[in-house]
Amino acid sequence: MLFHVEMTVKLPPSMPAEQAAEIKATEKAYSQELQRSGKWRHLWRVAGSYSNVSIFDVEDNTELQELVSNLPLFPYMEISVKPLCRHPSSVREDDS
Ligand SMILES: O=C(O)CC1=CCC(=O)O1
Repeated sequence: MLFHVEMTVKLPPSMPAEQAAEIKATEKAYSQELQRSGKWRHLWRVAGSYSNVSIFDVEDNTELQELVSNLPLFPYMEISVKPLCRHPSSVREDDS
């Protein structure tokens, strides 16, 4: 199942810079592992913001919840999820 996920990062201004850098580095490693596995298909920065738009390809809602809630930045993000299905006019056979 494909999901459109928008994440907006809201780190508390009081968080020490070293702690923020450590969480971001752990987040990067975790997200890159998921991207390589094919579960996190796309990761785009929303220009001009500290938000991303992502496409996840997972088994079901439960797997999405598990992956997203394990993100190191999860406690510091607002997240919205939209389920996707194939558009009948799409010319991309593999939905890439
Ligand atoms: O910077 C972000 O948008 C949050 C994030 C998701 C994956 C990652 O590496 O950073």
